[in-house]
Amino acid sequence: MARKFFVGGNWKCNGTTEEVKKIVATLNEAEVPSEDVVEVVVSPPFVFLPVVKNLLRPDFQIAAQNCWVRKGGAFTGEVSAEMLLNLGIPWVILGHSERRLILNESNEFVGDKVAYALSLGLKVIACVGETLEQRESGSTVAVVAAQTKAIAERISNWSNVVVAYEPVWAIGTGKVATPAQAQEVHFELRKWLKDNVSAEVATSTRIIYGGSVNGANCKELAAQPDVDGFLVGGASLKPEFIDIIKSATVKKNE
Ligand SMILES: O=C(CO)COP(=O)(O)O
Repeated sequence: MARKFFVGGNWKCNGTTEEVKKIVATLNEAEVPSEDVVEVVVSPPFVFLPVVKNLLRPDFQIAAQNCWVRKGGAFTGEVSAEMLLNLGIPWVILGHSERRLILNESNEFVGDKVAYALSLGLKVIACVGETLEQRESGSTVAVVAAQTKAIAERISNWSNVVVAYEPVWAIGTGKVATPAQAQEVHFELRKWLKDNVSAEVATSTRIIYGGSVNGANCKELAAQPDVDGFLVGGASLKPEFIDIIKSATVKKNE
């Protein structure tokens, strides 16, 4: 079965209620390819999840940007997977590099989070990616493989997982990976899944790209055979997010 194109919008730590309502209004008015062609998931900060859920068109879905690693309880400042389910939020982004690097989330901790969220029925956008230093030292594939391995060791069912390859050097820098660079790592990740999980999981799991994706560069990236969509940061706050959603048709016309 073909992998359905996936476009996620990671709003990160941005927005006021007014701004969020404006973004949602723009999305709600947009004419985009049907749900059969593209899965669209937007990820507002926790505090805006209810307002976005109330206002967002029903063919778009919502993701939280993180959740606690196990069952909720005495963990001040955390938001549990149970709470996301209670709010009717189907998706969660886990292991974003901003959390791995700034908040010191280890591969094992991210793996535990992915396993716990999946066990409750949440769908997970699991992020992997190398720093500039790691790329320059030639360890890109080893780094993303280790990040993926820590997840693979803890889960047995990949059907609710989307892997987001987000090279750290391309995030928020305007320095997008070239289509060839993205394709190369996506190919290696898929090969890793084939060799270490199964051929079926490798064929069916979506691997999306993130890092300075915008309305101008999305089509060329989308045309790469192993690029199954995007996780968009900055541009997901702007109307050009709609152009990125529309790049799904590049696949359909193949
Ligand atoms: O981190 C990202 C998405 O999760 C990418 O961010 P930018 O699109 O702003 O580079």
